[in-house]
Formats: sequence, structure tokens, C-alpha cells
Amino acid sequence: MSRYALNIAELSFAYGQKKALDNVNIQVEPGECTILLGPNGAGKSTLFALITRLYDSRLGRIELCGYDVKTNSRQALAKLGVVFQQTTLDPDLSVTQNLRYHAALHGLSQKTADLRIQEELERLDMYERRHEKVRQLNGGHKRRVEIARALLHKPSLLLLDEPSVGLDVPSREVIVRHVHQLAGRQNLAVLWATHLFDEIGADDSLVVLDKGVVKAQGKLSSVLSATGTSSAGQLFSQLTQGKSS
Ligand SMILES: Nc1ncnc2c1ncn2[C@@H]1O[C@H](COP(=O)(O)OP(=O)(O)OP(=O)(O)O)[C@@H](O)[C@H]1O
Repeated sequence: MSRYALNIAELSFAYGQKKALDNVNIQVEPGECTILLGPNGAGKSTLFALITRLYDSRLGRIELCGYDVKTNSRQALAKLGVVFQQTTLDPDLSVTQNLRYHAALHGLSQKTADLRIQEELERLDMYERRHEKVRQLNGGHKRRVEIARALLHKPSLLLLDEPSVGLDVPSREVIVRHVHQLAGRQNLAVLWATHLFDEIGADDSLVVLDKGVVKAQGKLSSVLSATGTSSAGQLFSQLTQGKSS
């Protein structure tokens, strides 16, 4: 069994002649929250598309809990929970219906599904809203449902693609706190793409990606001291030459 929930080794990818990822190496351990920072065009979406098998790469390797996503896709993807940038809930179904549908896709019995749905929704203070149609929920509550959904099959790695974009501050805070607690208490590995420096926790790890190349990585404190910077924002501007994220 690999010690890493996610192990990306020597990964490269190009769209025709356009290189999007160049020899990327990233490891995330259970219980670790890794923040992926990168300006527009850095390669974050491409990386997520490769991890989720939307795209395929001939160069390099991606393993989830030791399972290669290419040669052991079923076992690998069973370890993965994803919250995409765009909401993917059915607005005309209730919260519970959306979650049951996802659980069924993962082969959970209805009994197990209902227990887990209750557990995850209660943790996010959403159980009382389980019969509401998704259309009636605000953006923050929809995000909470998507996080609950991503966890129903008990993945080892949670992939979050800018889950807090467009949310108000209190909604963002709920999500940031919840995801950090999941890593700390449930030993979940998290890879979180964000543009927002205040979402980075003091104990988080950091990967700074720019033009497809990893510019810095490691525990936030080590990266700051290695680069002589005092905040994630300063580090980011220095490594990406002041481009906005
Ligand atoms: N379908 C595509 N065809 C050609 N080039 C692409 C395609 N998708 C992305 N690219 C290029 O690949 C590079 C990486 O893009 P990617 O979307 O992965 O970056 P990103 O970090 O997710 O950016 P953003 O924050 O803007 O979403 C960019 O130079 C982009 O222009």
C-alpha cells in the first residue's frame, strides 16, 4: 500500500504543440490538506482533468492509494471524491435524491447510503434541508451538498476545484473549516485549487504551479522560509511575477 493518497510522478501534458504541464511531481498524504495555487493558465484544470481521467497522458504516472488511474482505473477512481468548479447537482431533485443517485452510482445499498447521507449532511448542518429541491438552496448550501456528495463513498482523496468561488464570506468560512476538519479528523487527503490566500491554513501544504511547472511545494512554513517570503500572497507574486491568481 502506498503511503500517498495521491502520487503524481513526472507528469507532462500538451494540447497539440501547447505544453500545459511539464514534469509535474506532487504527493499528498492522508490527513494532509494541499493547496494548489496558480494564475490563469497555470495548468490546474488540466491537472484535475488528468486525475479524474477526463484526459489521458502518455507521459508520467498518477496513482490514487497506489492504484494507477490508467491501468487500475476502477480501484483508483473509487478512492476519489471530486467537487468541480461548476455545480453538477440536478436542481429539480431534492438534496436527498441527488445524494442517493450518486450513492447508487458507487454501488452503495440504500440503507448504507441513507446512513451516510445523514452523517455527511449533519456534519454540514444541512440535514434539516434534505427534502428541499436543490434549486431552492443558496450557493453556499449547494456547495455543502456537493461536498457531502463527494464523501458518500468514503474516498481517500478529496479534489476541490475552487469550491468557494462566488460565495459570501460566511459560506466560505464554513467550507474552509469543514474541509480542514475532514483532513485533520478523518485522515482525508485534500487537494484544493483556490485563488484565495486566506483559505490556506497554517499547517497546509502548498503547490505553486505556473505555466505548467511546479515553482514551489512543501509545508507553507517551510516554503515561506525557503523563499524568504512572509505570506502566501507575497510568495505567489514572487514566483509568478505578480500575475493575479
Ligand atoms: N482545450 C485546450 N486546447 C488548447 N489549449 C488549452 C486547452 N485547455 C487549456 N489550454 C491551455 O493549457 C494551459 C493550461 O490551462 P488550464 O486551463 O489547465 O489552466 P488553469 O490553471 O486551470 O487556468 P484557469 O485558472 O484560468 O482555469 C493554458 O495555456 C491554456 O491556454
